Amino acid sequence: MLTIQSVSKHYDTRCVVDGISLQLKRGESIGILGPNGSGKTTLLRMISGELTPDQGEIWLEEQNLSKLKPKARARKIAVLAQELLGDAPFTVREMIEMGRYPYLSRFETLSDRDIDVVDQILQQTNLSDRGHTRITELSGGERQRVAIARALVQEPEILLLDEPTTYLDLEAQWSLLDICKHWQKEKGLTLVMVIHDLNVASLFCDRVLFLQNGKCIAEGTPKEVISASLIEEVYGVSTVVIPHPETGSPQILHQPFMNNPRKEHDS
Ligand SMILES: Nc1ncnc2c1ncn2[C@@H]1O[C@H](COP(=O)(O)OP(=O)(O)OP(=O)(O)O)[C@@H](O)[C@H]1O
Repeated sequence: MLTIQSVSKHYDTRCVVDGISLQLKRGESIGILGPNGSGKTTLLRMISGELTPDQGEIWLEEQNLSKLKPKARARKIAVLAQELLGDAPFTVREMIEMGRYPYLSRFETLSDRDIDVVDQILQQTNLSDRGHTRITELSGGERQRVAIARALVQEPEILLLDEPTTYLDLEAQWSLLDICKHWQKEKGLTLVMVIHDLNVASLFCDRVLFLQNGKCIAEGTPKEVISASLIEEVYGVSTVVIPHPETGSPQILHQPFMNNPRKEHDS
């Protein structure tokens, strides 16, 4: 459904995303992984249409993403980012209702169907009793739930998530990922997630893509790709990788500090 063809992005003369190609199928989840500064967010921002590639193209089915108008794009692609909530004192319900704007023409108000969608999503994200609370009064975990509700109310085909679990406690992390998984399975939502936690990525994502210096250096299922040698190559850290006892997905254990000298100490 989404085809990324050899996209590159430069800042000044520096190439930060370098010839990435990727095909995304409906209803799959893909994790974009790699060290700080490797180009993950830049790639995600090109997929969202926020940034235009300097080279290469992104196709959403038969349509070139760069030719889609913002409203049409927002009916297909939603972005989960807490920053998008801003600091204005809107209530939770008002903020989520704004996610329906791609379905409204100018001066049109919400239809019964729009209100139904908002109500359902408030319920699914456990926010029904917070509808009248101002978003400025919420905790980080609650704000993240509002951000996911606001993204899902767009009824997108693709949801882009940039480090969605950062700053969340374990329960909040898994409830957010659970909501995403539910939509992936029930509605065929395609998920593209930038994430640093390799263990979560391995359990959650159908496929992972590792970036290093803007280039794709490995891509495939977590079982195919995640290994101690790859982690050593990408992050310069020595780890032990073991299969998860229930799913067999690779899980990473860190070496005790004494056994894990940083790479430059090796030479
Ligand atoms: N607007 C910008 N102007 C100049 N350079 C930028 C800009 N945005 C990003 N960069 C640079 O591009 C490179 C890739 O940045 P990007 O944010 O895509 O990396 P990332 O892999 O998401 O990093 P992190 O894991 O730290 O969030 C970095 O070196 C960054 O400094």
